[in-house]
Amino acid sequence: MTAQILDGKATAAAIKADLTVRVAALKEQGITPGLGTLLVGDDPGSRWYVNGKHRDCAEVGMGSIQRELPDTATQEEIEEVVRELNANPECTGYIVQLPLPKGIDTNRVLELMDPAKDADGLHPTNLGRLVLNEAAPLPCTPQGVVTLLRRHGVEINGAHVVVVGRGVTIGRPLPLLLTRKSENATVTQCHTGTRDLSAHLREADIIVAAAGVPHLVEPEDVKPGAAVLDVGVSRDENGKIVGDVHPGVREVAAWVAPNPGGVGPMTRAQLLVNVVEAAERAAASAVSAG
Ligand SMILES: Nc1nc(=O)c2c([nH]1)NC[C@@H]1CN(c3ccc(C(=O)N[C@@H](CCC(=O)O)C(=O)O)cc3)C=[N+]21
Repeated sequence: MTAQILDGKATAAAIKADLTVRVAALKEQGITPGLGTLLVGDDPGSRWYVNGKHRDCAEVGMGSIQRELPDTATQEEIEEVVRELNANPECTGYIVQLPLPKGIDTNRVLELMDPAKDADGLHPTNLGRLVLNEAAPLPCTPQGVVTLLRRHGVEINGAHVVVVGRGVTIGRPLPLLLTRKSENATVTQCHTGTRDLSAHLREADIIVAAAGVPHLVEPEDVKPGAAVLDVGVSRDENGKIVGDVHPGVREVAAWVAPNPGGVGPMTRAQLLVNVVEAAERAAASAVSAG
């Protein structure tokens, strides 16, 4: 038996179709959600990603605001653009594309962002709200994982999820999402300090591999019938994406989120969701204050 595909491309398209309707409704109330991006330097991968964001915005009817600085930009110049985006009424949410050039204090830049405009859900205030179960923009890739599972009917409630990785964008926030009462999973977090990774993986109903180690998860690590989501991005000598999950896993698992075509498109869709939801929150509070 070959695993069924957790199809991130199709799911992201369905989310964007839903957002198109919500954006149109906001526009009727006189609000046009607009996504801003700040790209520092000219890394081709980062540029490709940022351009994709602006295409997504056009697709759902959102505005988009593009800011760029050379890789020689100073801390002060970057912070100046952040202040401008905070004040810009056309920009209702934005991201600072990471990584920033060497020598820049990234956390200082991110803390300067208006948390109400944080499209990534990674501002310290919003990560705090997640811990406190308060409404906030959610970290895009972790919430993309949850949505991808839900939309394919994979049972999260009561499942044992093994998350491999402890990075700030995925590994650290994902267990916070999965252990909310609304998801109700039991989570084991593994990382480079884990003694017997295979033993943990073999217990998992759901594996989320976000370590950035090519083919870290092998077929013999996977319980038959498990769901395996590949979030790792490494590149081979030809620049082709190599995920954290060995292709042979497809013969053991019941569900596989491939890479590309799995969680990546969900990350982009969630970015749009965050901007639209922030605009909807602002609209609702304007009505109740009105
Ligand atoms: N502030 C900030 N927020 C981010 O969310 C952020 C960031 N910085 N820096 C870089 C990473 C990377 N990232 C990706 C998202 C989607 C795809 C994606 O849609 N990938 C497609 C195509 C991949 C390909 O063919 O190259 C797929 O997986 O199918 C890829 C990469 C977001 N990041």
